[in-house]
Amino acid sequence: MTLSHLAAAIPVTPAKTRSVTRLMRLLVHSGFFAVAKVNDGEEEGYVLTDASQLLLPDNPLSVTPFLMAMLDPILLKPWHHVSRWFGNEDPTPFQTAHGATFWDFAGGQPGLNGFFNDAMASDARLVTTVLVSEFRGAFEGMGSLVDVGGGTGTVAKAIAAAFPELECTVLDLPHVVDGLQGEGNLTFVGGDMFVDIPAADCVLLKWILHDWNDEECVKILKKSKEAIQGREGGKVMIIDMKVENQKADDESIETQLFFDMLMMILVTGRERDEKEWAKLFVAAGFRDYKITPILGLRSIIEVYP
Ligand SMILES: C[S@@+](CC[C@H](N)C(=O)[O-])C[C@H]1O[C@@H](n2cnc3c(N)ncnc32)[C@H](O)[C@@H]1O
Repeated sequence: MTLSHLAAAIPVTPAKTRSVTRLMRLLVHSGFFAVAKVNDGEEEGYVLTDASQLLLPDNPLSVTPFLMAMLDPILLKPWHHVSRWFGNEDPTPFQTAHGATFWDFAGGQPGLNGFFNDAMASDARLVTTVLVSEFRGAFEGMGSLVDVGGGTGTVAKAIAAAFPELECTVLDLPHVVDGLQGEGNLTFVGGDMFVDIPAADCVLLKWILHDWNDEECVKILKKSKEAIQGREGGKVMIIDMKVENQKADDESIETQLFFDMLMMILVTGRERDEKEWAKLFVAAGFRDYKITPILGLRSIIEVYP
């Protein structure tokens, strides 16, 4: 795409052409576009990079809903309240900005509930591609799975389709699963994971524990342990970040630190390193765990009672 193509796609007045060039200079520097020869090498233009491919709305693995959610004014407002929050007793800057926890506020705001669930679904599509291809072995021999905090069911639907013998349940808050219909081997249940998790051979916790502080995580893990109690080969499968303390490149460290801040700003959680994960498992009474890295910074952690 040359600058004239860009100008044809987006209305740009002649006076703003230089501003577009300045913007593109930044986007090239930050890796969202690259400069290359286009039109059979006759002109110089802009081409998409791996990062910008993931932002195309028609890319099935597009992460645009996640990005747009993080840039929504409701989620940006708490960042402006960090200094007030440092001096008060609120659990999160989100609470200082909006007067409620993230989950309670989302329950009363269909707009936020909708775009947040879409954001989660976009990440879930990305992770699911790995889960049902490279990680198939982890589900073999299992008769049932409950996806705790499974949102609108993107992960569970893909697992249910890939493993027709596996009975899959999505547990999430009533305002998230209201009106969602399961079919075949997929069921939706409204409830509270701190109160009860339906019994299953495998409890899946994807992007759940990083939302909560250590005490809350131990409660969720204990409820998960109850759910798999007495099941032959029963396990808890966590998909979350494992922070690397050393050897990570600068961009990975920056991403981890930003995700950790996001958890501090919106919810009571944090990103954890292996020692911090292990401490939670011991506190909840688990015997062993195995960590498998996926998609760069994420890991699948299988935890055994
Ligand atoms: C960060 S999202 C992750 C969604 C999904 N697992 C994924 O990765 O795409 C956290 C989910 O936990 C759910 N949740 C929060 N509190 C809950 C509770 N007490 N019981 C059940 N689900 C809860 C939220 O509604 C939300 O869908």
